[in-house]
Amino acid sequence: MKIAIIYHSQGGNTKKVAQLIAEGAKISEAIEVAAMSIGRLDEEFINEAKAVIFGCPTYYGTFSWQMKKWFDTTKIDLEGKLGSVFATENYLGGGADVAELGLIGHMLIRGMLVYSAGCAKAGPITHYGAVTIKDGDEWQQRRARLLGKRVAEKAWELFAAGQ
Ligand SMILES: Cc1cc2nc3c(=O)[nH]c(=O)nc-3n(C[C@H](O)[C@H](O)[C@H](O)COP(=O)(O)O)c2cc1C
Repeated sequence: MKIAIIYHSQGGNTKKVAQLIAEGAKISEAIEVAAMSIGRLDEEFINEAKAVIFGCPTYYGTFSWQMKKWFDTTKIDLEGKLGSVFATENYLGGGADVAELGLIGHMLIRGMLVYSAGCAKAGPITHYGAVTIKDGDEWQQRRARLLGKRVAEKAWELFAAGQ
């Protein structure tokens, strides 16, 4: 089963977090994870992926315009895929939650199934998704890995278990 992580990153923070999420999502040999920037997408991999996790920096309190442009213009079919989100910001309260909700809106419109585990599992809570200040302190990075793991477990349960 394939899991794609699609991110926009100008300065490298979001790319680093994408890699942490990828580490967390690699829960077994049967799962292939690829993190890719919106400028260098492997469309075949995304088409085959059962889950897609999106991430970007917070710009002016919401998700980056580059990510918005990507969602507004992509022809990639995301329907029925499990989706989740992460966002980076410079300051606590800088708008990463709003950025994530904006991404989630696009994902719903594309017909994705949105999941983060939220507070349904024993802590730490993954809430709307993973948030880090820049590329995160140790705790934030742990949460990012955990989001990847939780999404991979849910995707396996939905799409692969028992097949
Ligand atoms: C145009 C612009 C607007 C930004 N606006 C915010 C903001 O509103 N809140 C915030 O906390 N950080 C803001 N930042 C900081 C970035 O969200 C943060 O540094 C992020 O981790 C950058 O990700 P990257 O290194 O992957 O590009 C802004 C950065 C830029 C370039």
